[in-house]
Amino acid sequence: MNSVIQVTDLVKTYKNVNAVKGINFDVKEGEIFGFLGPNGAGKSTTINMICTMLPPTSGSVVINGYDVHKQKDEVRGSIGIIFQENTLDEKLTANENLRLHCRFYNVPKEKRHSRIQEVLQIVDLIDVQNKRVEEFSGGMKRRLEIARGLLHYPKVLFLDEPTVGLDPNTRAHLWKYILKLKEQEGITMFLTTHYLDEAEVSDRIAIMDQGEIIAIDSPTVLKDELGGDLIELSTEDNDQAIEEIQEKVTGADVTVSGDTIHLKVESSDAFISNFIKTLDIPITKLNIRKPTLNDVFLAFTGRNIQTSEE
Ligand SMILES: Nc1ncnc2c1ncn2[C@@H]1O[C@H](COP(=O)(O)OP(=O)(O)OP(=O)(O)O)[C@@H](O)[C@H]1O
Repeated sequence: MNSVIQVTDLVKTYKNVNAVKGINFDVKEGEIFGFLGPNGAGKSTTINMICTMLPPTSGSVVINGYDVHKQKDEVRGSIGIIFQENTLDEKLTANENLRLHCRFYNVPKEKRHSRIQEVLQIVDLIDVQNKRVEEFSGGMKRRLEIARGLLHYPKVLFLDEPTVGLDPNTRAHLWKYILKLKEQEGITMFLTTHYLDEAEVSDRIAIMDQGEIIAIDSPTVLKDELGGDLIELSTEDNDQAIEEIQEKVTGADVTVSGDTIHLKVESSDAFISNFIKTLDIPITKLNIRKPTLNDVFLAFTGRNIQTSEE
């Protein structure tokens, strides 16, 4: 598969903050590429450099064969950006907002009407196109922003926290449209999110922390690399339980957080029945699960992505 974005040795240093410390990655044509990391990891700085909005301190970014530093206009013409903030004109109708954008992007006059109807169709807003945006729900506004981002047929769509602030139902609905776009239009998506379930949708994920990319692969591979199952348990006396585990149990990595003992094992099926028989201390809580992306982040950084996000 061809690369649509190539990032090489990209660095951004603000006065005394090394926000992005020489990162390298490729985004392949047609994939959903997720960018995941806690606040301050350097995600926005990276995206802003990729989208030509911020000059890098050093390094290069090439999108669709265009250099973001030397060929800004060509890059801008081949990408669509959906920002976190609502940037629609609320006093205008949906159709008027799209017309305005067509003018900004120099969509030829004779093509404007059909393009607008086409993108409204994709996000199911045809019937409300003559309503003012101020009457729209949060989800409808996001859909309209996506439609607007598609007007000039971008090769790559940047979605910065596309569902932030939306209720779970609307989030799920919006995702339906995003996935439809990938299927029908083959558009490459570059996504930042701090919702782990959304990051799971990505074909590949880059996990960023403190200005560096610490892992990059498909969600499945990242989780599989952690291996096996995770067992979480509490007992009537955790100190004694840990002593017993260390004495009698093999084949498990043991860590403790709060009142929970975590065991990482190759296969819980083979492990659990023997384990329960071995332990003398009564177990008060037991949970077995597969690794999540948060576990991946924890394994790389020693921190929870969710708690460092909040
Ligand atoms: N204009 C600026 N001047 C100085 N430091 C900055 C500037 N913008 C960002 N930083 C710093 O650079 C680092 C990376 O910030 P950035 O906004 O890229 O992170 P992020 O991963 O996008 O976080 P968030 O999820 O909160 O948007 C942080 O330490 C931040 O404080």
